[in-house]
Parts: sequence; C-alpha cells; structure tokens
Amino acid sequence: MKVLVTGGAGYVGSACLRKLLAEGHDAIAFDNLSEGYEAAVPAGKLVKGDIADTAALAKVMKEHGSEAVMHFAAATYVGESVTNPDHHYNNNIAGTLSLLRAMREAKVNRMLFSSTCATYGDNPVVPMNETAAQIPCSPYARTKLAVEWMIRDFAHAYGLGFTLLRYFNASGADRDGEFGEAHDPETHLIPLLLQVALGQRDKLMLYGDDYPTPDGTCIRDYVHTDDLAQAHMLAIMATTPTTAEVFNIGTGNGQSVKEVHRACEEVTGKKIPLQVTARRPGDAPALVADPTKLKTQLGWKPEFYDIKRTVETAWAWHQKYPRGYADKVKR
Ligand SMILES: NC(=O)c1ccc[n+]([C@@H]2O[C@H](COP(=O)([O-])OP(=O)(O)OC[C@H]3O[C@@H](n4cnc5c(N)ncnc54)[C@H](O)[C@@H]3O)[C@@H](O)[C@H]2O)c1
Ligand SMILES: O=c1ccn([C@@H]2O[C@H](COP(=O)(O)OP(=O)(O)O[C@H]3O[C@H](CO)[C@@H](O)[C@H](O)[C@H]3O)[C@@H](O)[C@H]2O)c(=O)[nH]1
Repeated sequence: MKVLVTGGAGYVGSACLRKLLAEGHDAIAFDNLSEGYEAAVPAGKLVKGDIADTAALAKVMKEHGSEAVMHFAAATYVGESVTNPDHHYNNNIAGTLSLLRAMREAKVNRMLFSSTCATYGDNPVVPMNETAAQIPCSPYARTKLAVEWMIRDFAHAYGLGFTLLRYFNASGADRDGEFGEAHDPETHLIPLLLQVALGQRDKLMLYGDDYPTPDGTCIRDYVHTDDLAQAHMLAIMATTPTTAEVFNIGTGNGQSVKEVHRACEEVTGKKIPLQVTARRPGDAPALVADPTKLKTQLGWKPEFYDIKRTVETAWAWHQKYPRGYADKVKR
C-alpha cells in the first residue's frame, strides 16, 4: 500500500514508517523536523514540510499516489499544552484540518489517527475500554478529542474510512538499539530516568505523590513501540474507505511512576535519585488500557508486557547513543 506518514521522523511515526517499509509497503514521511530526526528515517523517504501547508501536502500525496495516511504529526507534550495551548490548538486542530482538506483534494480516503489515552483523562475507572467516558484534563488531550470528532464529521460528510488509535504511553527502543526515544527538551519519564542513570542529570523530579493511587504516584500503561507498530500494520490493512473504528493500544498493565523508577534502577544497576515535587498540571491520575478489542478484532499480539523488558531495550539505545540522534548522525 502507498502510505503517507505525517510526523514520520518522530518517535512513534518513524517506528511505524520503518515497519511499513520492512513489510514491503511504499511509505514516505512528511515531517517539518520540529521534533523529529532525519536520521530516524530511511534514506530518500523523508519529505520536509509542515502539515499547515495544505497545497504541499496535496501535491506530495498526488505525486506519491498515496492511498492512505497515518497521521502522527502533532504537538505532544501534556505539560507544555497547559502553558502554551496556542501551539497545541494550532498544530493539532488547525494542522489536522489542513491535512483533511489536502486528503480531499488528493482523493485519499483512508486514515489512521494517533489519538491518546489522555482523552480518558480524569475517568477514574481503570482499565478503560474504547467505550469509557472521555474526560480530558489537559489542553493537549482536548485537542486530540476534538480531532477525533473532526475526523468523524469529515468521514460522515465527505466519505473517509478511519481508525482512531488511542495509544497509551509509547516506550522502548528497537531490538538493535538503533532507534529510540529522543525529545529535546526531554519530558518523558523513562528517558529522563535513564539520563539520570547515565549521569547526564542529577535526579528525577517526581511530579506528585498525593494522587489517589496505591503509592500516590501516577499510573500509566507503557506500550513498546514495536507493539504499537504491529498494531498500525493490522489497522491499516483493516481500514477500508468506509471503516469507522477506534482501538486502544496498551498492554493492560499499569505502572506507577515509582514502579517505573524501580524497574529503571534494576535494569541499569544504578541508583537513580528522586525528588518529589508538585503535581504537573494536566496529568491524569491513572490511565490503563483494556486492549481486548484490538486483540480479538484485529489479532494483535503484543510481545512486551514486562516493564523491565521494555526498559532494557530503551537502556540499550541510551547507552549506545547517549545524546540520541546527534550521536547517531556522527557515526
Ligand atoms: N509518545 C506517546 O506516548 C504517545 C501516546 C499517545 C499518543 N501519541 C501521539 O502519537 C503521535 C506521535 O507521538 P511521538 O511521541 O512520536 O511524538 P514526536 O514529537 O516524536 O513525533 C511527532 C512528529 O511530528 C512532527 N511534527 C510536529 N508538528 C508538525 C507539523 N506541523 N508538520 C509536520 N510535522 C510535524 C515532529 O517533527 C515529529 O517528528 C502524536 O500525535 C502523539 O500525540 C503519542
Ligand atoms: O520528569 C518527570 C516526567 C514525568 N513524570 C511523570 O511520569 C508520568 C508519565 O509522564 P510522561 O512520560 O511525560 O508521559 P505522559 O505525560 O503520560 O504523556 C505521554 O503519554 C500520553 C499518553 O498517556 C501521550 O498522549 C503523550 O503524547 C505522551 O507525551 C506522569 O505521571 C508524569 O507526571 C514525572 O514524575 N517526572
């Protein structure tokens, strides 16, 4: 299949792009490199551009003959969305509107969208399945929920097959330790803990230990990027021009911040100092997937259930490339 991958130079998008190519699909990334890395994309497969540029997107899709879009490009930091909602509403909502217009122009009528468990937000019932109430508690999550509705409305009015994929927390690195998580500035829990283990930071600031969870710290469901990529392959093949679907992608196992910290200490064999500080505005207390639908309907078989195995893959990447893609480019 010919697939355009917006945000295909980013953490999850590049993992899916590489998987598409490995499985013989004709995929290209469309990315403005605001967060992603050229070195994460196989040679010749990156088109540099901004999703706000409807004409450029339509041109690329026509020239490529794209049959489907995987839409990853977005502003993704929960904490940043509280202090800079303008960027999130503009990039995520206006950006997706531009993409949907370009898809109509280029007559591309199949789409996967990277939504998030953060749309369940303050829903206190875990694990959550796809019918759980969506109660987003950050501007980021509200933009993702708004885009879910925008896609549904466009599909209804203009014809579009779509699958909304609500990922839980993407984590880990590929098996060879060649591609992993690298954001600048880094805000994600596992890479930050591993940067402390590497001696690049003094300690981890733990955002709040007074949540209504067993140890007081936030609970998340950390799903490996290989398993996310496998889910995308299954979803893209199942998405026809009339599909209207939604799936959670998560392991079903929740880990508290303290449990992830312990796993990182065990895997690295290093002491990782913590300092408890105030809650980070926008953080939901607990987000854990019920992934039954993805398993039964699409046959998804995740390989990573144990947080330590996932952290081991991330640790291999961080040790090999301590400064992420900056080190990779040098080699
Ligand atoms: N990482 C997670 O845990 C997680 C969980 C749930 C959902 N998601 C969603 O998955 C998607 C990918 O997340 P990620 O962690 O890989 O983030 P990322 O920042 O690594 O990747 C996003 C990519 O989009 C690109 N981009 C951003 N704005 C763009 C624009 N206007 N035009 C073109 N390219 C643009 C960036 O350069 C980057 O390469 C996002 O939509 C995110 O909201 C991620
Ligand atoms: O320095 C830090 C960083 C994080 N955390 C905590 O660790 C947990 C995970 O945080 P993080 O790794 O930043 O992920 P999320 O905020 O959960 O957001 C990620 O996961 C979401 C799904 O939950 C996606 O939608 C987002 O795009 C993605 O950035 C949260 O409880 C944070 O409060 C800390 O205590 N200290």
